[in-house]
Amino acid sequence: MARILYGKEVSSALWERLLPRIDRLRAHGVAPTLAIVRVGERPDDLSYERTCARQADLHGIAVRRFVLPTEATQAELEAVIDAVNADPRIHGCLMFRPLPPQMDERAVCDRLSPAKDIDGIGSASLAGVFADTGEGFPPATAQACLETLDFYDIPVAGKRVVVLGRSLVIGRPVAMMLLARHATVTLAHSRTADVAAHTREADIVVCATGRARAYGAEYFSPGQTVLDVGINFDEAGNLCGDVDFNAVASVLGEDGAITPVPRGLGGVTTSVTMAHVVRAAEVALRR
Ligand SMILES: Nc1nc(=O)c2c([nH]1)NC[C@@H]1CN(c3ccc(C(=O)N[C@@H](CCC(=O)O)C(=O)O)cc3)C=[N+]21
Repeated sequence: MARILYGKEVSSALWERLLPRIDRLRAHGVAPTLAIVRVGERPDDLSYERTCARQADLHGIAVRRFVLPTEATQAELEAVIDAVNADPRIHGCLMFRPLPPQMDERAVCDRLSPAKDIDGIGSASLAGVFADTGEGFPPATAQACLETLDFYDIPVAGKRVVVLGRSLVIGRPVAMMLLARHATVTLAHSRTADVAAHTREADIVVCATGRARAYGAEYFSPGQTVLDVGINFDEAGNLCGDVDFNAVASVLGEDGAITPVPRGLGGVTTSVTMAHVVRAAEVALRR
């Protein structure tokens, strides 16, 4: 049985460093504030929103929700983004993706002020990740993967990493961030031939395809580290990852490690998001 990498311990360490900074902001009369923009009622969005609201409440970060119906128009969503941009009491904005198909997602993402783009959805933040300039904010989920590896002392430099999935929300940015940390990165996707031949040879596998329990024992080998980014709901409505946890945890063996879903990377993603809000509030205070 592999070591289980729970998110809670990673988050607690992040919060510990964050709390004095939140106190300092509050002492200056600033309540660090996150705007959550949601279109529709996707279950993965609602799961994230619940975790954000709970964590923010516990730690003195304010949350303001902006909710639109699934059939909202692009103009209506743009009006919400404009209001968020214009409000000096809002420091960061988390807009859930994907957006419904009638929206031009790139245009909406690029409309958000880069200073408030705490989930790295805009082109300016993505450019920072690709060029490794440290500008803007990296997507929280991608950073959560690195925070988790670092917390559990799992080395990245020189290691073979396979990332499953090439989305702009996670696959591509996490690949670039791992590359910046000197990993040898392979991006595998729906058109990759013999995915398992790639994953079985890796030291670290990041699963980010959004396919419920799609990756079973045949994809993995003993001693690997598996980061399961998937937030899926099975037919029974239970939250599950991209990995078939029980089968894979036993293949990985005692030298292997795996993040569970729930109680894995989701909580780390949330605390990274809050850390970005605090940083955005600090920058706003200095201006
Ligand atoms: N721009 C954007 N960035 C995202 O990072 C993003 C997104 N859009 N759209 C939705 C998905 C989904 N997602 C989750 C993150 C944490 C939990 C999480 O913490 N879940 C708890 C369970 C909490 C519950 O369901 O009650 C856990 O895994 O333990 C869930 C879902 C981020 N996403």
